[in-house]
Amino acid sequence: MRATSKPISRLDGALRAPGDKSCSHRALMFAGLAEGTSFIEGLLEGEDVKDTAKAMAACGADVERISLRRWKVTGVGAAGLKNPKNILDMGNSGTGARLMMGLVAGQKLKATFDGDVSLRSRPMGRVLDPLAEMGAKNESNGGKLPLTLEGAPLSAIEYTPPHASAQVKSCVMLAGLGAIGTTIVNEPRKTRDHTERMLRAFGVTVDVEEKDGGCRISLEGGQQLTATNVDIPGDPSSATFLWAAGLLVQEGSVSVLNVMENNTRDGLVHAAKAMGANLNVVKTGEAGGEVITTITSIPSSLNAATPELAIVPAMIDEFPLFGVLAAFADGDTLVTGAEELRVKESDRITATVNMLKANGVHAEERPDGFIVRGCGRGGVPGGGIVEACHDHRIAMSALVMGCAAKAPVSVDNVSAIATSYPDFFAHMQALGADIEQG
Ligand SMILES: O=C(O)C1=C[C@@H](OP(=O)(O)O)[C@@H](O)[C@H](O)C1
Ligand SMILES: C=C(OP(=O)(O)O)C(=O)O
Repeated sequence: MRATSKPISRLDGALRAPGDKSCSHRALMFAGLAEGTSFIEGLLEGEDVKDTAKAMAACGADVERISLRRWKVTGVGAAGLKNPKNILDMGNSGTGARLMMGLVAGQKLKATFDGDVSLRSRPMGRVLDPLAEMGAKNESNGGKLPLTLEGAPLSAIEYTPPHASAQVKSCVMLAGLGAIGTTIVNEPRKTRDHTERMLRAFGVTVDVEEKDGGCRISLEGGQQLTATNVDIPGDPSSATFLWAAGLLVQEGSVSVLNVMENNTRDGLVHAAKAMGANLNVVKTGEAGGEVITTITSIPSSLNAATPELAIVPAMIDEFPLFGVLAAFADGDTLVTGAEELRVKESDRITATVNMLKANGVHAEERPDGFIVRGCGRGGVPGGGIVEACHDHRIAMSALVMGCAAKAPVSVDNVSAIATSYPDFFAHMQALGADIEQG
């Protein structure tokens, strides 16, 4: 379905961020593996997470939705997960697919994985290679889905992922849970650490040594998870769309409540502040072992500023939206060190540049990033139709751009937004955005 976002002068209001997608996947997987019953509060009920819930149920966990965002999971414990009878369809989700592969290998299962046209185009060799080194077998379509993975008694490895990727790290750690010996992952640049934190909440000992912006994670095989209740904190990536829209319009104030503060996820807050964004972050409590904040944005004039290489992993999902902020800034912005964007739900370097160009903004691709010539506050022409390319973040970024451009911005197909932020339209409309679907 198509959607169009029309220019508006003000956005106002305070909204609660939806549950974090990364934490929601992990909560379902770890609860499904654990001994006992876990209650999960605030689960993100997006399509990606629902696909993980189905996959865990297919592997023997008892997964039940009790009420809105409240789920009960009774794990398999010592009995272990079982081979799924049918193909595990992971939909649009790289996280769901790659983390489930770690579980399947570590639990010595045999399973076939598939996904939608976007997921079928994404590289799986990055997880199949370390899993093969540990002893798992696979047959794949040239390193892509559909593929069949077969676990075996695994041996622990010490692994340095060639890409900064929390999915690869997590996959190796989850396989390591079922391996003989101590699995070690060395990360030259630290990526999101939700697996480390949440495994500890389920009673697993995970050692982390941080050094020079990177870290070394070690985990002994054979540890059992024990059920625990999990409170999912709000998603900082989803929250960015609301507060960024609040920065770009002329008037008002937007507050996003319940936003997880984690230094592996807050790159865009730093990048926007470096551009002169009037953003106020206030700590309000804790949930699921994470600090919770309220982020308030006030309309701001932005100046172009290149994000430092060190913060790229902490804003890896935010580059399409960062491209929109750069379009409204004064001056040219260069993004480098972000080659991972090429293998997300779409090639996000090409898709971001095309989104901007379709709306009259000068932008160019670089192998590992892009350049945007800023139009200044209120200067983005708009008027274009953006191809979402099965990518929720491209679709949402384009609709945020439409709120503050000179002419409406349309998106050809917004169905992917339901994978990560099913309440996006309701939330934007509650703030005063003029977005029409259909
Ligand atoms: O582990 C996770 O939950 C995620 C890791 C990141 O992917 P990569 O590991 O491919 O960088 C991120 O882009 C994705 O949205 C969620
Ligand atoms: C890259 C993303 O997700 P995934 O890799 O799980 O599909 C994302 O949500 O931006």
